[in-house]
This record gives sequence, C-alpha cells and structure tokens, in this order.
Amino acid sequence: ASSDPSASSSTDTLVASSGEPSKMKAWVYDEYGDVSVLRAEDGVLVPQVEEDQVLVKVVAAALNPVDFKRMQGKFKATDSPLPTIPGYDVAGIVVKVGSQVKNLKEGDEVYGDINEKALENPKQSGSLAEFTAVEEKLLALKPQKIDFAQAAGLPLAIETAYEGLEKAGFSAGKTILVLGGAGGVGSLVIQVAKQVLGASRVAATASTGKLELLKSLGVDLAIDYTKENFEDLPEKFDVVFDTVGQGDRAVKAVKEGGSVVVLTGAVTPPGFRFVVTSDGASLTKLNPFIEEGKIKPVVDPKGPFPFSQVVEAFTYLETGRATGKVVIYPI
Ligand SMILES: NC(=O)C1=CN([C@@H]2O[C@H](COP(=O)(O)OP(=O)(O)OC[C@H]3O[C@@H](n4cnc5c(N)ncnc54)[C@H](OP(=O)(O)O)[C@@H]3O)[C@@H](O)[C@H]2O)C=CC1
Ligand SMILES: CC[C@H]1OC(C)=C(O)C1=O
Repeated sequence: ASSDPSASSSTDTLVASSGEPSKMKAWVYDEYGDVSVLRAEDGVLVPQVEEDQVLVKVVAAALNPVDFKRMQGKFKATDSPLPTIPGYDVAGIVVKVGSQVKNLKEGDEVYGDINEKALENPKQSGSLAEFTAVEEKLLALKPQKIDFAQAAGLPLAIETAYEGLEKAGFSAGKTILVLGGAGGVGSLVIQVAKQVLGASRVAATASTGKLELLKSLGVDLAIDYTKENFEDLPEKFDVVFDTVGQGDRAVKAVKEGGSVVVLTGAVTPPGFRFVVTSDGASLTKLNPFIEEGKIKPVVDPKGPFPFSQVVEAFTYLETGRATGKVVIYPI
C-alpha cells in the first residue's frame, strides 16, 4: 500500500471491478491547437495492458514542453492517432502487470517517461489520467527519499540531461556551461554534471531572480543573461549544453574540440541535437544519487497544480518562465 493517501481511491475501484474494463478521468484533445483544445473527461476507458506493460495508478504527472508542442501539431507526422491523452512523465503505483513483466509487481511505487521515443508514435493514452499503461523497461522504482510529486518531475528531464551529457562525452574534471540553468532540464544538467559526472566547474545562465537558485544547485559561475552575454566572457568550456535554443551563440563559448549539445532550435556545427530516449535503467542508475540527496528535484513553487488545473499548468509552462518542473498533483 502506498504512503500517499491520494493513491488509494481509484485503485480500489479498479480492483473491485473484478477486472472489467473500468472508466477513468483524463485530459483529452481531439484536434491539434492551443490549450483550448484540452477537455476534462470522466468516462475514458482505462488503457489495456500489453504483455510487457504494467498498469500504473497515476499519483502525480508532470508537463514538458514536448506536450504542448505535440498538442500544437508540431510532430503530427510521427504522432499516434488522435484523440490524445497527453503526458509523458508519471509517478504512481503498479495495479496490474502483463504476462511478460519480470521485475515489477502490484503495489510497486514507480516513475518514468512513458514514451520510449519522444516524437515517434508517443502513446495515445498518456499520464494526464487516472491510469496509464507503460512498458516495464521505461520505469524505475521510485526513490524513497522523494515523494510522488517530486518523482513525477524527473524522468524526461533527467534522462535528457544524462543522455545529452553522455553524447557530449562529458567526464570528470571537465567544465560545462548550461544555457537555461533554471529550467526543467537545465536544473538537472547542472546537478548530474556536478554530482554524478564530477564536473570541475559548472557555469549557467538565468535571469536575475534565479541566480541564487543556480548557486544552490551547485553552479560555480551564475551568469545573468539580462546583464551580460555568455559568449563575450573570456572563459570557454569543454561542453556547452543549450536548453534554450541559442545554438548559434553556444558554439562561441566552447573550447576548441569541445561539444555543444542543442535541445531545440537551429544547430550550428560543431553543435548536435538529439531527441531523448526514455529508459528505466537510466533512472535506476541515478536513484542512489537521489536517495543520498545529491540530486534534488526542483518543483516550480507555483505548483503542484491539481488535476482540475491542467490548463492553467500548461499556460504557465508555455510562458517559458517555469523554475524546475510543472507538476500535476494530486490527480
Ligand atoms: N531534444 C529533446 O529530447 C528535448 C528537448 N527539450 C526542449 O528543451 C527546451 C527546454 O526544456 P525545459 O527545460 O523543459 O523547459 P522549461 O520550460 O523548463 O524552461 C524554462 C526555463 O528556461 C529559462 N530560460 C528561458 N529563456 C532563457 C534564456 N534566454 N537564457 C537562459 N534561461 C532561459 C527560464 O529562466 P528565466 O525565467 O530566468 O529566463 C526558465 O527557468 C524546450 O524547448 C524543450 O522543448 C526538452 C527535453 C528534451
Ligand atoms: C526536436 C526536439 C523536441 O523533442 C522534445 C522532447 C522536445 O521537447 C522538443 O522540442
């Protein structure tokens, strides 16, 4: 049984229904557009569980910019069919397991990004719902140290941070500049680079009011982008990790032979862009650092937003001013 009181109610409904497909609350859109296409439904079918999947009772979810970009139709060429229940990040409790599931059981507290390839056929039935079906390999056990709301905000962002740093060949003793250090991904790039990969020096950019946050995350040089241009500083870095879409400027701040990771926008050589792959094993590898408090989830203090306020949560995320993660809790 979970320690979170909000995790019990609908689980009972599902178990009590003697396995008959049961209905659930979910946020749905039938057409592409802005947040006005979103609507709350309470009669949505609980997703079926494939052999390699588990059914998760969603305790908390988190939003990512890919959710609103997908909703706007930016990735329609490779999207799953409409209607869509959005949401990539989930934290919750396993209530059903498929016949091929090996390492998870009913009652396990889990977290993960439910879409292995963020832009290729993401699931029609996402995490902004009472239940979601996820492949076991995309999930990890939730660390005891953090609650469901904190856990929900980690998967896609921390997997992006970790994968980008790996692709950049980041290693102990290297220096890094993070463009967008206060954001969902940037706040985790800082911590993974410093605490997991042994960065010798971390610099990051943010606006004036977020510089103290950067320092609290372990940044050695907090750059106020409203006052100076990072590329004009004499210091150059082994890796520049751009989360803001400043790839053209990022290449001016990297050392000769260094790497520039670009998450969005145009890519200028030697920069490279990639799209995150969800992987439960990566979360499992990072769990000890979370349990030891070396990696701290950053949940935007305007949240968590309750399930009824998903539209407000999206509207806030789309301002581009979120600090850390926009979390949806309770569901
Ligand atoms: N390729 C991939 O696989 C992935 C791509 N992405 C993309 O990466 C981008 C970042 O994602 P995410 O971190 O979730 O976004 P967020 O919405 O969390 O980013 C918001 C943050 O960005 C900061 N910011 C905005 N403009 C600037 C600027 N000019 N300089 C420095 N900081 C700035 C804001 O700080 P302030 O208020 O101080 O400006 C704010 O804290 C998005 O475009 C997303 O789509 C994300 C994940 C995976
Ligand atoms: C092309 C980058 C795209 O992929 C993800 C996951 C985003 O957030 C994007 O903008």
